[in-house]
Amino acid sequence: MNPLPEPPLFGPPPAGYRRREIAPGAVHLPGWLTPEQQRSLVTACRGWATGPVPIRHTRLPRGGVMSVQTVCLGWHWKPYAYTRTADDVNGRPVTPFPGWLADLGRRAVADAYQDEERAAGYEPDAALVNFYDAEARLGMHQDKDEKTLDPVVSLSIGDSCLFRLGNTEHRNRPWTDLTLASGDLLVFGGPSRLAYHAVPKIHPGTGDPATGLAAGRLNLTLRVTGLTDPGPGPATR
Ligand SMILES: O=C(O)CCC(=O)C(=O)O
Ligand SMILES: [Fe+2]
Repeated sequence: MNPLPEPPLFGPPPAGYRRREIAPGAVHLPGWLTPEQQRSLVTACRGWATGPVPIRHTRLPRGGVMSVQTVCLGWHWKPYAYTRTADDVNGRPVTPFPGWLADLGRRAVADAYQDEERAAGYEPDAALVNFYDAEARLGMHQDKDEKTLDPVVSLSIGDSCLFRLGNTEHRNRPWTDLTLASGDLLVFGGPSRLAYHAVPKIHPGTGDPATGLAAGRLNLTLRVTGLTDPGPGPATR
């Protein structure tokens, strides 16, 4: 089932949206998602959160549990690999990656880089949908479990957060702090694709309940895994 209205809801972004290059290859477009798109995405995320693989706090291999809650589309991310089934949750196949979300990702790349050709070749096949309550945090990390260096498209809805974009070498300074608010798009690719990044703080009460999210923050990151399913194997008779 496709819980989202089809285009024209996913038409052009609000007129006069701004672009700001945070670092080479990292572009922030505040308010890129219209209020309608934000509402539609919240509705879609509610559906995905119920399963077949329910949203959960990811367990880390060393025993920790992430404060962020995550549900995946296309490929299931379990630290630190992608699989088609959620073997650390309930073993069920991951929710398919919807075509309309890939279309939205291509529009995001087009607008961030002002490059239609680059956007046309962008084929995201995995998304991590993260929910942050007021206390949730995400530590400095790289998105490096993908086999390609295609850009990551990040969409934020609900409460604002402090987002920290670091360097590609290590978790420490230099970094750039910015606020990601509801409707913001951030694309990080090119020289920033493997930059460390973090969400050190959520700003509770800053979201507009009209999005359908009364509290907390949603973030979707679209990625190109570069993975393919294993074939059926040698024919048997
Ligand atoms: O919530 C965010 O803005 C970033 C999420 C993130 O870095 C991730 O899911 O890998
Ligand atoms: Fe990340």
